[in-house]
Order: sequence, then structure tokens, then C-alpha cells
Amino acid sequence: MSLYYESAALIKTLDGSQDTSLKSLLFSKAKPGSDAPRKSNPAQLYALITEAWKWSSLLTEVVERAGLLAQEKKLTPQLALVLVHDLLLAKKGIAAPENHVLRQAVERHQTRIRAEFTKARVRAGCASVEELKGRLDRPNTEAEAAIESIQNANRKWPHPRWLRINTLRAAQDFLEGDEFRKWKPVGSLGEVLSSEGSPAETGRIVYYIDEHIPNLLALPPGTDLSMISAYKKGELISQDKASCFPAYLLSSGRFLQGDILDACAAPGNKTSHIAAIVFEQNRHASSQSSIPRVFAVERDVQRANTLREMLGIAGANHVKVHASQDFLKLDVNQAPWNNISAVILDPSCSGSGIVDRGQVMTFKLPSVAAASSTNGNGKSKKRKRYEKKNVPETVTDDKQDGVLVKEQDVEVNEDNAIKLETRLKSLAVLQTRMLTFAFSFPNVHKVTYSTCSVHDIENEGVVVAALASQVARSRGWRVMKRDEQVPGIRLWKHRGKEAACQLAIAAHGIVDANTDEVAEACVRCEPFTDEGTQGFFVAGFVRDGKKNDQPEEVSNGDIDEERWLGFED
Ligand SMILES: C[S@@+](CC[C@H](N)C(=O)[O-])C[C@H]1O[C@@H](n2cnc3c(N)ncnc32)[C@H](O)[C@@H]1O
Repeated sequence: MSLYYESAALIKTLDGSQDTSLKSLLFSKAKPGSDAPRKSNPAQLYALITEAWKWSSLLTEVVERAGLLAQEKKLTPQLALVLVHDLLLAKKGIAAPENHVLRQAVERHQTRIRAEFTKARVRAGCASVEELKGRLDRPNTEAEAAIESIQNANRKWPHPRWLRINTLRAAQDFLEGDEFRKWKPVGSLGEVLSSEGSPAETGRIVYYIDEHIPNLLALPPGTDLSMISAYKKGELISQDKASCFPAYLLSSGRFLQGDILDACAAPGNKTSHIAAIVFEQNRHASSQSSIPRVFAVERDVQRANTLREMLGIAGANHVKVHASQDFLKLDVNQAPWNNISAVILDPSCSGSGIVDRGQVMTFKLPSVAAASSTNGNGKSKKRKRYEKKNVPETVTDDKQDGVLVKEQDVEVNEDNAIKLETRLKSLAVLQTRMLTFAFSFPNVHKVTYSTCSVHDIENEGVVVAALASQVARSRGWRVMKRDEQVPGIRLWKHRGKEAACQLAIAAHGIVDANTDEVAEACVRCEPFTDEGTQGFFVAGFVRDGKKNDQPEEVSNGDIDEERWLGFED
């Protein structure tokens, strides 16, 4: 039944994405980069997906407790969500013939599913399904109300639609093309931000060419990308300005030589960006074999599928994807890893810099494992994975490397603050481990480390901890200084926090560190400003050592402990 297959595919693309909205996906006639038209009615898809999103926490609990995924192998988490939604909440039940394989897969278990739904309703303290519906439409605690009001406030900050000209697909004279000639260039980002609701239908889209990142355009907030045929063809890629910094920073210095690895790649915006830069640098290469290859590693199998899809849309099918691969488990002495010369490391982080997370659709999806680890009381035997909530975090570091909650943003009780502090510390440990592991590749001479977090502990804290590591010291790793960086980033005024560097340097007992140099080398983007960026952090590292020196042993420890902590945007 195309309605359910198509909804499930759309949920997969949308889940947690900052670059795609449901509307723009639906009201384009075909998937971006594909000519295949959708079979289902967009309005019907819209209604089902938004309802499933609203109910996803509760329905996920029901699906997991009923053990549906363990028993019905043909159901994916996304399919289970939309089918169980219709079974329980649509007036006419599942919209498929009685003998349809998907309908049967769910209806076989309907007694158990309905019983779990009733139990969930009772646990929520609702006397009827109507009351439950009302509860889902309204925040039911003071904290939720506070969070909602912050999200509403955040939405008032204009955030442009950033579009990167994808040089893998776009012609060199792209801006001279037919579609573009109808657009209207303006001289400042401010003009773009104030022209929300510009008449896309007439083709007179206002745009501004960014002064820091090559090939980047800012369009008015809320521009409907489905109106732009270059976007549908993959010539333009929706990518926030801040998220363009890492690949661009990696291109500092001489042309990239030797292979490149994107270590935490999905959904793949940075991967396709670096692939485009490599392509640009080698447009006139005489032999194919001298062109650096790009590798993309992604641990999560579903996200790796999205990665492949996005690379296809971007015309970057030549990128070698290693799906279900843990970066920390690569054998750095074996091919192809022993020939890697540069690494983009953009690991899971708290995601606290993400603007407008309220508009990002994040689904809580059922998993097979959760069903088997839930005991009779519904309490998980394992440590519970943090939900990716639509909650902007509101934390800054205090002087004792702890966490200070900004009271004016949201009232967080002591318990939550402790959980957050623990979570950030664990994230920082894992991020440092990944960065030092990147330092250990025998031929790597350049690394970028980035997060979409505003917390010092995940940013300057990790930079300093990695520089203090044995592997960094013995192999000669240092920060890529500001004056070594590509011009656009050198000019960018927001640099690392000196106090945070100083604190971390003291904590690690580094005696020979130049605090100013480290802070100046770090790059920050601030959320909620008229610069239209997410909160973001990036730092580059280089080493001038011999090409083939012996790699250090880096202990990876057991990372499973931390797997549950990250925000994987
Ligand atoms: C912040 S996202 C990366 C976003 C991506 N760089 C982009 O710009 O589109 C982090 C990604 O790293 C993956 N990841 C986390 N730990 C990993 C590991 N140890 N090995 C490989 N991938 C990992 C997560 O599954 C997630 O997809």
C-alpha cells in the first residue's frame, strides 16, 4: 500500500533533519533528485505523518510492549508507527484491503496492541481516548509550557534558507542559468532576512551570496524549496551555513592530497561538500588515479541508507560508503585507512546549538531490542536511551567545569541539571576519544572536529583534552592557526572562548600551551543572531610529522556506555 510505504520513507528522511521540511518534501512532485512521482495524495500523507509524529512516543511504547517488530520481520519501525496509528486512531482503521500483507501483519496482533494502548492511556491518567488526544495537543506540565514558549520565541529569530551550490551537479556558470537569471540578488543578508514570504511563485526569489563560504546562497526564511527546480535536481543543496565550515576548513593550505575520510557521515551534507571541493580542485587533473578518494563511515544502518540516498541526490555516488561501521573500530594500519590523509570528524553531540529545533520533526520510533528489554512493569532493564526531545538546551559551563543552568531560559530542576551534566561529560569523553583516534591514523595530517553544540565542554574542552593526549604529543598534532585557515574562515569573527581554553589547559596541566592561539584557532557560530547560523563549533588540527611514522596505540575502551547519549542530527 503506497500510503504506508511512502509515509514510512518520508519519516525516515525527515526524522531529525534540519534541512528538510515535510511540506517541501510533499509538495514537490517527486523526491528531490528523482523523477518518480508519488502515488499517494500529499494531503493524506501530510495528515498521517503529522499525526504519527504527534503520537510517536505513545505509539512506540505500545508497539514495543506488544513485541510487534520482533514478530513481524517485514515491518520497519516507521511502518509500524504509521500502521498502528491507523489501526488505533483512524476512523476507518488501516486503509488497505483486508488481505494486504501489511494490514495482516498488524491486525494479527491487534488484541495485544489494543490492550497495550488502553494500558498506556490509563497510565497517562486519561479516562478516554478523547482526553488523551486533548493531552497531546496541550503541554501538560509547567516545564513543557516553558519549553514551548522558548521554542516560540526562537521561531521569531529569522533564519535564512541556506543553499549550497553543488558543484558536482551545477554548471560552472550556474548563476548565469535561466532559472537564476530571474532571481534577485541583494547586497546584504539583512535584506534577505526581511523579505520573508517573497513571491517564489513568480520566480523573483531574493538571494544573497555569502561572503564567507564559497558557493553558498541565503534565501528568505521559509522559502519553499519545492518551487526551485535546481534544488530538485540536486544542483542546490539545503545546508546551514555553519555546517559548511568543516569541509571548507579542511581545504585550508595546499590542495588536498591523499584520501579523505568523513568519520561520522550521515546524513552526508559534509561528505558531499568535501566531495565537491575535491572535484573542484581536480577539475583539470590529468589522471584519475591522482584524485583523492572520499570515504564515508557511518555506524547506524538506517542513517547510512539516508547517507547513500543523499549522496545519490548530490551526484556523489563515487564516495565509498562503509555502512554499519564503527569509526573507532577501523584498523588504521590496513588499507584503505592507512592511506587516509585528512579526516572530517563531526560526531554525535548534544545538539544544543540547533536553531528552531521545534520545527524539526523528530520521531520516537520503536525498536526490537526495547521490547525484549522491557520487563513486566514497563521499566527498562537497560539504561534508558535519552529521547531526542524538541528541547533547546540552555546550559553554559561554570567555573568548576560543571554546568550552570540559565534560569531565565527554562526552569530545570536539580535532578535534570545533574543528568545533563553527566550526559555532557560522557559526550565529551567519547568525542575526545574519537578525536584522538583520528590523530592516530598513520598518514593523517589534517583533521577537523565539529559539533552543533554551544557547550564549552564539548568544544574547547575536547580540543584541549585531545591536544593534551599522548598521541597528539608524540605525533606532533597542533591546532590549525587562524592565519593558516582558508580566507573565509580566517575572516569569521567568532572565535573560541579564551576562558574555556584556559580552564581546560589548567585542568590538563599543560604547561607549554598558548591559550590565545588555541582560542583564536577555534571557530564558533552563535545561534539566534542576525548572522542566521546555528550554534556551531569547529576546530582544525594539523601535524607536520613524517609521512609514515608509526601510529600510537589508542585505547578505544568500551563505547557502548556512551552510545545512548548522543544527539545524532
Ligand atoms: C552529527 S551526525 C553527523 C552529521 C553529518 N556529518 C552531516 O553533516 O550530515 C553524527 C553521526 O555520526 C554517527 N556516529 C556516531 N558515532 C559513530 C561511530 N563511532 N562510528 C561511526 N559513526 C558514528 C551517528 O550515527 C550520526 O549519524
